[in-house]
Amino acid sequence: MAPPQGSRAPLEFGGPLGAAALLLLLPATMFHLLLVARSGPARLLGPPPYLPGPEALWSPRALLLWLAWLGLQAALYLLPARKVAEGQELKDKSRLRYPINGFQALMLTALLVGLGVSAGLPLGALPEMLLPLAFAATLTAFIFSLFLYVKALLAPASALAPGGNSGNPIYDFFLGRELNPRICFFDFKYFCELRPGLIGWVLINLALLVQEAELRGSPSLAMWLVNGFQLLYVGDALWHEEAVLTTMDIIHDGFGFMLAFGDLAWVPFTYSLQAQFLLYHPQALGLPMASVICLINATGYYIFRGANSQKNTFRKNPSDPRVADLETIATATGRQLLVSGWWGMVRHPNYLGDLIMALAWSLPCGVSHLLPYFYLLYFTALLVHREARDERQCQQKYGLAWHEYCRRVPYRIVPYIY
Ligand SMILES: NC(=O)C1=CN([C@@H]2O[C@H](COP(=O)(O)OP(=O)(O)OC[C@H]3O[C@@H](n4cnc5c(N)ncnc54)[C@H](OP(=O)(O)O)[C@@H]3O)[C@@H](O)[C@H]2O)C=CC1
Ligand SMILES: CC(C)CCC[C@@H](C)[C@H]1CC=C2C3=C(CC[C@@]21C)[C@@]1(C)CC[C@H](O)C[C@@H]1CC3
Repeated sequence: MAPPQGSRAPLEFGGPLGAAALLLLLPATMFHLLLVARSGPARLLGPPPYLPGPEALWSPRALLLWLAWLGLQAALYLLPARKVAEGQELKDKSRLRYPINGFQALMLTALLVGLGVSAGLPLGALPEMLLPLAFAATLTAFIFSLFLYVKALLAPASALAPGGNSGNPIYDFFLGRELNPRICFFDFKYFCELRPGLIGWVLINLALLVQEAELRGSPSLAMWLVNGFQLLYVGDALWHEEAVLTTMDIIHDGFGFMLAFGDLAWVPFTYSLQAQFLLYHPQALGLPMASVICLINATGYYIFRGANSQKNTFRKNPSDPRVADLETIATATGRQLLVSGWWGMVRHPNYLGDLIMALAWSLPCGVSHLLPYFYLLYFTALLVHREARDERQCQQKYGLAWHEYCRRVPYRIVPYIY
């Protein structure tokens, strides 16, 4: 059994108490949102319209459907990949290998769903099952996190994450103990981060669009926009799948309840909130307003993609002609930091673009309700917290060079504001 490691790592998320609260609060918030989205007043801050009984949550059919979905995505993960990428160097100097076939999984899923629908699969019935499906996903996330916790007890010390090994079982269960839990080539964290949740999210959106068409004759312009924008976001993430290998989730955080629940339940069932809201609260959207919203989404995407691609290109090859002219700061690690281009504007230009897109996803839902803006509010909090965590890690990694970067680029996410 591996000894607890990283017991001196600073505790995050409010320590064991914070972790215990989040263990309950996150699923409760998700169910609250699901219930409120389908209620008439759709009040984000009010009490839930009713408390669902066990019969509304528990459905063996929904559980089977959910497990079949996980099985399908796992099978697609195991198909031959166009590329196998190497991850960052680990503590023991080794590098793990990851299949790059997420976009292929999205395309094959679309093909299978298309075939299923033409053979009579009632996709429009899916929105009626969201509550029991979310319950099945939550249950799976709890059981899976328990499995991950026990699996980490058998892992060598070198396989443990820097945080998540405090010795407090609740905290460690929440944060995750093992960095890259795997069985052979199957990497659980990498699989969950991009496949079942993200692809599930756009499938739920599509089912909501289909049900709206069945109810009202055709999908609304607002529903088309939300579906289109979010499909672009998910397609982009899977097309640039390799970039996820350098995120803090993969290289720093353990795999525990936070990410398992986040990836498997939170993403598909709360990120589809705008489309859920639109099904029950149709919004009239004129072409001029729709054009403005498209422009906002395009601006956000331009910044998001430009910033992410610039950094990824630079990290892969600093002499690449697309980034070779950019100004940089040398660091003691041998790596450089960009101080011009997107990364000279603010220290997290990609977060800025992501937040602008989040606004564009809510605007088609009008301004009569706060509920569709939940994603924007939650995401702002998530990115501010994430930026602070990344800042701490960069300070540790780059020391004085990071201070110099902060002096040269004083704003974190929004120029002249934050
Ligand atoms: N929709 C959602 O729920 C979420 C979306 N996201 C999105 O995912 C994407 C990835 O985000 P995330 O993993 O948080 O972080 P980033 O992609 O912003 O990566 C941060 C890392 O970039 C490197 N870096 C920072 N500054 C510079 C610089 N000036 N020059 C070169 N490298 C630099 C550092 O790592 P190093 O030096 O080691 O390379 C740092 O640790 C973002 O676009 C974000 O918006 C993230 C979380 C949730
Ligand atoms: C449940 C908690 C409140 C927190 C859960 C956080 C997770 C939902 C997110 C942590 C990092 C994520 C990333 C993405 C999706 C959300 C989670 C899993 C992306 C895959 C989204 C698309 C981007 O292009 C890349 C992102 C990487 C990080």
